[in-house]
Amino acid sequence: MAVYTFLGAEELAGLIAHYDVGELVSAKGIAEGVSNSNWIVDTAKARFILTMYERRIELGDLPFFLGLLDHLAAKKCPVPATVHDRSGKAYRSHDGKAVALIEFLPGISPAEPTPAQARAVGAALAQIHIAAMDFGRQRENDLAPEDTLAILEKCGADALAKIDPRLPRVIDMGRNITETWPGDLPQSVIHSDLFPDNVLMMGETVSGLIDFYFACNGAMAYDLAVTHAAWCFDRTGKRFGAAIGQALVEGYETVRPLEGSERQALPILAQGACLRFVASRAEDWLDTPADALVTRKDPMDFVRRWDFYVENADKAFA
Ligand SMILES: Nc1ncnc2c1ncn2[C@@H]1O[C@H](COP(=O)(O)OP(=O)(O)O)[C@@H](O)[C@H]1O
Ligand SMILES: N[C@@H](CCOP(=O)(O)O)C(=O)O
Repeated sequence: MAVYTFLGAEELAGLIAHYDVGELVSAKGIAEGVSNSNWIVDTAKARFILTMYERRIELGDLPFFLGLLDHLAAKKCPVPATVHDRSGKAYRSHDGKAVALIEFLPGISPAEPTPAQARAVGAALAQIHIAAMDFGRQRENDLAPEDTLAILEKCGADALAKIDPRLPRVIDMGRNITETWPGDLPQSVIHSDLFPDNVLMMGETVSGLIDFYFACNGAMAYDLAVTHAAWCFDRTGKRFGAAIGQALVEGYETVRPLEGSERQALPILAQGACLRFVASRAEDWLDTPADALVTRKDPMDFVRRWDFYVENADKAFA
């Protein structure tokens, strides 16, 4: 579930009246997502997404996230633009929480992506990397390998073992990664979380890249590695789809060819991506009561991917 806050009809209508989008016609909470509350809002003029920022997001980062959407949308990337209120603000405060109105994009997130879809996503990812190069704002990656290793160390081996007895060994695996992490790869603003559920597609065309709330400055090849880890396996990480991986990287290179150093770094970057998602999932798992209304994501899904990248560095990016 992802509606943490109840907003009554009159309250919603009052909120929407701050925008020049026509009168509120209907609003429906969206079940998908975990971090924010989202509603689909229809007005007399168009359809929008209303987002209320609930957890994880620092208010000070909103100008970066929402400004990035506007920057990329202006450059014709498939991302939703932010709707500014009548006074020009990208977000407002409502009852102590930040809210933003965002363009609604059509499409559905593929549950079992095809190589053709992966190719299109690779190309769209390269498109945003190039378009974001002259985005003026900066945001540091607070989930870099040393940060995510620190998350696992803070969880501690005993707590990790309670999630799954095979989990504590990732602490040592994470240390290996921080020691060998490549530091000088080409940079831009990166999405950092481009899972299939953050991509809207109409057939084989990308109609929307959404959920930029982990975006930051970083190595573009790392973003490609995150997307590879997110797209090229079945959900549990047990089965690797080589054709999807190949199509993803090929699609990326139709727009932005990789440098030799980036290509060479992909296997270790993919392991770093696994470290990042194992850590955030383990932390969330331990923080979320088993009976909470949010489905906990299993860190082991990314331990399996991680093992795959360690054992198949040659096959994973062939
Ligand atoms: N701009 C958009 N256009 C259409 N649907 C959207 C848009 N933004 C979000 N959604 C829908 O809302 C859901 C949750 O949004 P998301 O930003 O991923 O939330 P969370 O950050 O909580 O994971 C998405 O899965 C998608 O169905
Ligand atoms: N994609 C991450 C979790 C981030 O959640 P999101 O709903 O904000 O995309 C994972 O699968 O661990």
